[in-house]
Amino acid sequence: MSVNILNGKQLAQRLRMEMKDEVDQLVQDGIKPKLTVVLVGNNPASLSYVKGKEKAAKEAGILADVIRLPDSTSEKELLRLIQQLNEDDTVHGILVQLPLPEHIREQLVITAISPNKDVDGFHPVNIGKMMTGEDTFLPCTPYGIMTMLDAYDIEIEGKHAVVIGRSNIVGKPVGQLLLNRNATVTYCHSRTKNLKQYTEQADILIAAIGKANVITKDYIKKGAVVIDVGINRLEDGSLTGDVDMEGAMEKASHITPVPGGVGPMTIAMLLKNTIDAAKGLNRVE
Ligand SMILES: Nc1nc(=O)c2c([nH]1)NC[C@@H]1CN(c3ccc(C(=O)N[C@@H](CCC(=O)O)C(=O)O)cc3)C=[N+]21
Repeated sequence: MSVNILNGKQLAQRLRMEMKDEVDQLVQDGIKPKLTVVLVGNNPASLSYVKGKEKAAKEAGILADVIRLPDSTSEKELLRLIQQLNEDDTVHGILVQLPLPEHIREQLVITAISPNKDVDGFHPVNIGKMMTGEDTFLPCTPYGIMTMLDAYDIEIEGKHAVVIGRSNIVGKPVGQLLLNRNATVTYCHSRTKNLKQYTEQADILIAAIGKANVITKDYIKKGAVVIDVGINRLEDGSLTGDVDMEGAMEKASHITPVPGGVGPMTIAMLLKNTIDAAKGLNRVE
């Protein structure tokens, strides 16, 4: 049987069109969804991601305001800006682009964002709600992965999901969401010994490592669903995932491409969270 390519780009495009109708309805009701993105410094990858978010938001009829601050911005100044945005009723979603410069404590900044406007789903309150399985803003990449699995009718319950990577923004939350859906979840990471012995048992393999093409076909069980979260830029400027796609296609039943897989879904889910925030969903306090 041949492999199915999970087309995140196409699915994200469809979702954005559906969201546009929802936004038009909200606007008729007098609510214009607005996302404010805060970008500190000029990390070239961040600049390019933020452009993508801005464009996608505008296409869906969502206001996207990008506040660009210099590298020299102090932690205090950033916290003050977040406080202002928290109090600004025209702003429904706040996203502080990561990574932040080293002199700023990321966790402090994330926690300063109102959980009601935390469209990244990174605030401890929202992480807690995710863990207990309540409705809340889910982190966009894990949410995008789950949406893609569902859109392609991939069964999760009872499957062995192996997550490689334990970042707060991808690895940890995607494992939790899979667990919430009754998968058996194994986490692997940079200190895991004999990675292959775990990955070759995976019905669903999530690669969120950040190293180009390290997951070769020997790591993959025949018939596995392979989700490649890696976005690695090669010297020639091209993008590639953590999975050696060509080899993996010989073993996998389903696989996400890079680009055009998880990345576009991440942005679509950011827009979904922003619309939900504008509707007043997931509020606490
Ligand atoms: N507070 C915060 N929230 C984030 O969600 C966040 C962040 N910080 N920091 C950086 C990462 C990375 N990220 C991506 C989103 C979309 C693509 C994406 O659309 N990728 C395209 C290719 C884009 C290209 O060509 O460069 C694709 O995979 O097809 C990539 C990366 C969000 N992040």
